[in-house]
Amino acid sequence: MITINNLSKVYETKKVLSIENLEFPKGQTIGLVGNNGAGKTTLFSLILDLIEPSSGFVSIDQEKVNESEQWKNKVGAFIDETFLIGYLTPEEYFYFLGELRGQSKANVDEFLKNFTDFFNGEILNAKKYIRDLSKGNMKKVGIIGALIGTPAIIILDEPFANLDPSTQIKLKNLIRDWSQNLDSTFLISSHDLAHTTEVCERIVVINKGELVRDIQTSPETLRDLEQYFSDQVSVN
Ligand SMILES: Nc1ncnc2c1ncn2[C@@H]1O[C@H](COP(=O)(O)OP(=O)(O)OP(=O)(O)O)[C@@H](O)[C@H]1O
Repeated sequence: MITINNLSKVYETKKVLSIENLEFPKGQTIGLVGNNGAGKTTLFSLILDLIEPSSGFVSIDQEKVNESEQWKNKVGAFIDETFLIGYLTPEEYFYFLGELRGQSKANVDEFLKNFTDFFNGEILNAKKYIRDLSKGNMKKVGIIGALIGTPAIIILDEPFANLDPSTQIKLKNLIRDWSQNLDSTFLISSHDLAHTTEVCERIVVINKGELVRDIQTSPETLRDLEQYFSDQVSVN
């Protein structure tokens, strides 16, 4: 379980995130939505201890993320290309992550067989460095890298962006499959309301750094969110 407690982040004098209390229980699939600059990546970066909070804390299974390292074994994440290592091939990168997460090369090879279809013949044995892959293929490497070792919590920042429509569908199936069969917790940010409401059982909306909606997904959610965001157009 991820717990957020009186968390804020201030840059210079600007408060870009302020969330009093928020919990993401084990096994939930949560979609984080909000306009550009709302604070989604900031929240992920705080959860992953990539930046220091200005106040408050994040804990994962009661461990404060900025005070221990244990939680790192439970979390796989892909936020952006800085998570990749450009001068490695995808295979080398996957083995590297496997080693960090206690997986042998053979384990990783076996695991990667599940994603032959997802990779669409362009990632493995392509004899290319990650830096030479297309944006979409880099994203595929990052997403699958986050899954190596089957972490309990998977955090993906805008995973659908840059993916072709077929891969977006494969990714939705993958998320559904992992959350149902492996009880994985997914925390996903996206600007695509349709994809998000389709795969996430809970939607959290952030606006200007503040939590404005926290809803269980229902058949009305997509329409409600579209209404919410079109209302924002008239507010701004
Ligand atoms: N290092 C930084 N210094 C100053 N301001 C920052 C820094 N990093 C982020 N911000 C600001 O924090 C706010 C939230 O940014 P964040 O990237 O979290 O938004 P987001 O919801 O992920 O946006 P997007 O949908 O555009 O990716 C923005 O106003 C951004 O300019």
